[in-house]
Amino acid sequence: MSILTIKNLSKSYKKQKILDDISLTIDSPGIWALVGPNGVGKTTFLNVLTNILPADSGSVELVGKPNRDFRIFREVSYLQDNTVLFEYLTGYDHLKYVCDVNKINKARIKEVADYVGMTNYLKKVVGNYSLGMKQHLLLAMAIINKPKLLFLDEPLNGLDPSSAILMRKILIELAENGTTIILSSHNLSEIDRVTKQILFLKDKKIIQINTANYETVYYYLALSHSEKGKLILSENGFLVNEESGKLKIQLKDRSLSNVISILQNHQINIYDIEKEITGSEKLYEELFEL
Ligand SMILES: Nc1ncnc2c1ncn2[C@@H]1O[C@H](COP(=O)(O)OP(=O)(O)OP(=O)(O)O)[C@@H](O)[C@H]1O
Repeated sequence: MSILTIKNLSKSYKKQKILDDISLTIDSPGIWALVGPNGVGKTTFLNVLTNILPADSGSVELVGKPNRDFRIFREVSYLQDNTVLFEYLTGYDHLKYVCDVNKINKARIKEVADYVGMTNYLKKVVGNYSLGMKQHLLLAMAIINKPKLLFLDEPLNGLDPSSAILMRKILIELAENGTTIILSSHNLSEIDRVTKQILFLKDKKIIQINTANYETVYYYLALSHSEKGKLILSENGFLVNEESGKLKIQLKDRSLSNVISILQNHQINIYDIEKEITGSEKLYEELFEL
């Protein structure tokens, strides 16, 4: 069974066409990032897929059922922006409501609150929540039903680094346990950390690309003698830049152990090594002609 099947989907606001005859099938668990510039139509796309907005033409099936069938929300979730929350209700009230509507055992409330790290403020009213706390609640509401298919619109908005790390861990864990995730985000480095599968929205169409062929590996090194290290590595043919007091090195056909031994031979100590893999940013630049 396919998890998501889109056939000839189109959507306009009055005369402005946003989605034009899009067809797409996704039939395995994993994370797909939905990427495109501001105003290109990502939220519209997610709203049409979940039938919050009616399509002009075409069809969408989620977990094997037409998206018009409200029962799909027992197996499908959509994390929208925080305007869907009620300021005068508590986090608990919101989660209880989702449980009631979808016939979920209330024992899941405590379980999911612990999982997303919101137990301390579960009983507080949402009006007193920070932006990040609201994101935690939205995530809890979205995963309380253990969805097979999960749509997330900008879930990283307002999250501090530790919450963003937790969000990443949760998404990866869900995908590993069989959930298909469609994640709209502008944060390309965060995307590169969770997936290589990207759905670019461009010119009203979806372009599906695997970023693996566009990957570049960088290492950030904190050294005892940064200037000297930069000079020596450049002389040895490495591409080296300085960023925030660290050396940023791009490795092509040479290994990190090569770099380490060159530095050690010149009595330069390495205090810290951090790895970064980028893929989607390069693709984004090419696709959107930056
Ligand atoms: N209800 C609406 N009525 C008319 N036009 C709308 C409506 N909602 C969105 N639009 C327009 O449709 C286009 C796509 O908007 P949408 O919010 O889907 O883009 P987006 O890619 O999610 O943007 P962002 O990255 O800024 O969140 C924009 O030009 C927007 O102004």
